[in-house]
Amino acid sequence: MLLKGGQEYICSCFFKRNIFLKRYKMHVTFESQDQFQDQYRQLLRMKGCATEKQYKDVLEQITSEIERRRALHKLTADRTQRFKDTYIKLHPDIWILKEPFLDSRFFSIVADAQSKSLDNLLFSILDNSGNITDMCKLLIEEIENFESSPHAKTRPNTMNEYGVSLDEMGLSQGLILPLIQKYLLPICASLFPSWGGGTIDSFKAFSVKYEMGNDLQLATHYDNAEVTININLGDKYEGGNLQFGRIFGDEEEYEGKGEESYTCDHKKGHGILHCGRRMHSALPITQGMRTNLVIWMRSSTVRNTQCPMCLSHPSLHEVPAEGEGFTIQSPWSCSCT
Ligand SMILES: O=C(O)CCC(=O)C(=O)O
Ligand SMILES: [Fe+2]
Repeated sequence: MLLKGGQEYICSCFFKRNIFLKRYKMHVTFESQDQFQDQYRQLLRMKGCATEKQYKDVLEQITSEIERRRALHKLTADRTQRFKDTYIKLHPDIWILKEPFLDSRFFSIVADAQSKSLDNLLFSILDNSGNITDMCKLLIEEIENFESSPHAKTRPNTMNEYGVSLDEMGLSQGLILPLIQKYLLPICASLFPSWGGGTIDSFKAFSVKYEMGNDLQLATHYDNAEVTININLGDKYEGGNLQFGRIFGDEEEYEGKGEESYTCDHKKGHGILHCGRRMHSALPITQGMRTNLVIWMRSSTVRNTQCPMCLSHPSLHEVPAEGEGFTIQSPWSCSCT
């Protein structure tokens, strides 16, 4: 969702890149049968895709994923409108952001970010900010209520099968958008100036959910975001820590340092802010249910020159809903000097 509205775009690489093969825990690119065979047949064999039947299943899975992606944006636009017309809110009070939803310690971080530079930590943790403490329970209830409402929902991405899109649900406009505009923008600008933190102009908000019998963990990945905030909504689970590693594509930062990683214990109501391109995963839960609210924040200034998924100049494709934060700059917006 663009903070100031307007036409949404995705990069055409969405139709061929970053296809997640859950069974083999890998992301693949599919351009043609020949390219796929050359690039992945051997690797897939090593990961246990031994028989022709298993390989055929992989190809079928990819074909249906590409078809799903081609139909996705129209479907999402229709669903968003339908939920707008029919969804009965469980807690109407939480749909518009109010200051009491946020922890007072969070305001001082925002004030610090506005007045001086925050320390640029490895990945900065709003530790003890305790924001949204009372809100956590209400938010989980609202998300569960939405989840159990009639009509199909769009999953936030191919890796998370048990979350919902807050944008489709209708919760983003009044709650997430002002949270970003009023509070998160100065923090992102202060902490991630070189990653587009100062020019965030769109976002995608969704929940993720892990429980015994369903998804337990999330494989290592980086986000389609310049800056991500991940807010823990509940504490009734064991395990499930977040693990962070290197910045994808930043070999210089990493040279000679080996595969360092940092595991982070996430407390209820706390937000962890990290560079979208930092590799991360959610470790398996061993008990209970873990629900988090994730906001992928994007900067068109950064991504209009390089798509973070294909690392090329984006090839823009107009969509009726939920773009990826690319924009077409108006010819009138340049300044003459
Ligand atoms: O489970 C989590 O907290 C991580 C979620 C995440 O990284 C994502 O959805 O991009
Ligand atoms: Fe992520």
